[in-house]
Amino acid sequence: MSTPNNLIDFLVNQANGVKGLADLNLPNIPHQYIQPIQARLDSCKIIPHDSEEQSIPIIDFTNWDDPDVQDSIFSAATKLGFFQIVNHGIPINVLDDLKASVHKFFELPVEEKKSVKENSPPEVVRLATSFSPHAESVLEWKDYLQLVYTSEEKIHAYWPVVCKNQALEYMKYADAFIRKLLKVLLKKLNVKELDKEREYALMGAMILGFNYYPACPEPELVSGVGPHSDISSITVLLQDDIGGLYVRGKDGDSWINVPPVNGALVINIGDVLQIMSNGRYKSIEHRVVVDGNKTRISMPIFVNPAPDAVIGTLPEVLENGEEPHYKQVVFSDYFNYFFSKAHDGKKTIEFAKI
Ligand SMILES: O=C(O)CCC(=O)C(=O)O
Ligand SMILES: [Fe+2]
Repeated sequence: MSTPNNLIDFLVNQANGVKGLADLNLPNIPHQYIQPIQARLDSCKIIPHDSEEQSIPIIDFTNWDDPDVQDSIFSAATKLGFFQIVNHGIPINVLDDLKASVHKFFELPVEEKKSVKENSPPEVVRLATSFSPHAESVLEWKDYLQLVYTSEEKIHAYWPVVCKNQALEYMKYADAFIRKLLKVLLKKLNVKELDKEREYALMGAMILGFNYYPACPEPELVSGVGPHSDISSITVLLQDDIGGLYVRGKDGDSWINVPPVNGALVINIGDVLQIMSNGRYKSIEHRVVVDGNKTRISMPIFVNPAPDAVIGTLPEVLENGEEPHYKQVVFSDYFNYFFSKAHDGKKTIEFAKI
């Protein structure tokens, strides 16, 4: 077997994705995936796991309205912008069923995935590979499915049957957890409640992503996801036990691993909450390294504003007379800008800076 002649056609139009490419068992990756040396993760830049100052905190959410728990969430959101939550209230079997259904989806025959790709309205279901293959100079070693958490009617009509019930069950539990977490984060910004208007601007359009990173014959040459910050208000991510997610360290030149913790959810602050909090909460860059032997999956919920919501710094944050660092932007403009280019670290937020 050799690399398909028209790689983009094979990956995108024929819906084989990088899973289809990995299944060819090529000894080397196509040159389109080879990252320039400066874009690869140098292992000497990885912070050791035992570093206390620079590790991702694990927070028990059982007593989520306890001030100490809320203080630790606030502290994590203002420092690394990343933390893990245990005892979030979502049963372990719901998480396990979701993971199994993600593998089932990507293992479907290619004709079925092609049909999902061609017959789904993009505002409900989107199957893609890499990140924005037409805008990137180097491809990312990842396939992904995005399920928009919209009306039950559209969900039942369009979410793929192999994963529909599992994804919906997960989202129902996750929705309740996300409201609690947003309440805590807002309270610390002097916002008393998550009223309808705030709900629209913080979680008006949630997207459940399925990320699929097949085992790669030359993992050190590729990127699963390049350095970027999320454009969401928050992202709630379930990862499997393979590992590969890294967060940029305080010095700007090191990377901190987010170790898999069984049953935990990884939370990170996205650009929208950085903007709303006028920079108190940090939307930190992160990236994904792929494995040489095993397929890794991860399932982010991008807790996004509604497309027409106007995002800006919250008046409650500016009560002390502080100047806003960001202008008001319509979320769909921010979203379209993000997807119009390759992953580019923290540059997206410049779009909203004053
Ligand atoms: O796979 C992961 O662990 C993270 C993926 C990610 O950063 C993203 O989808 O935005
Ligand atoms: Fe991300």
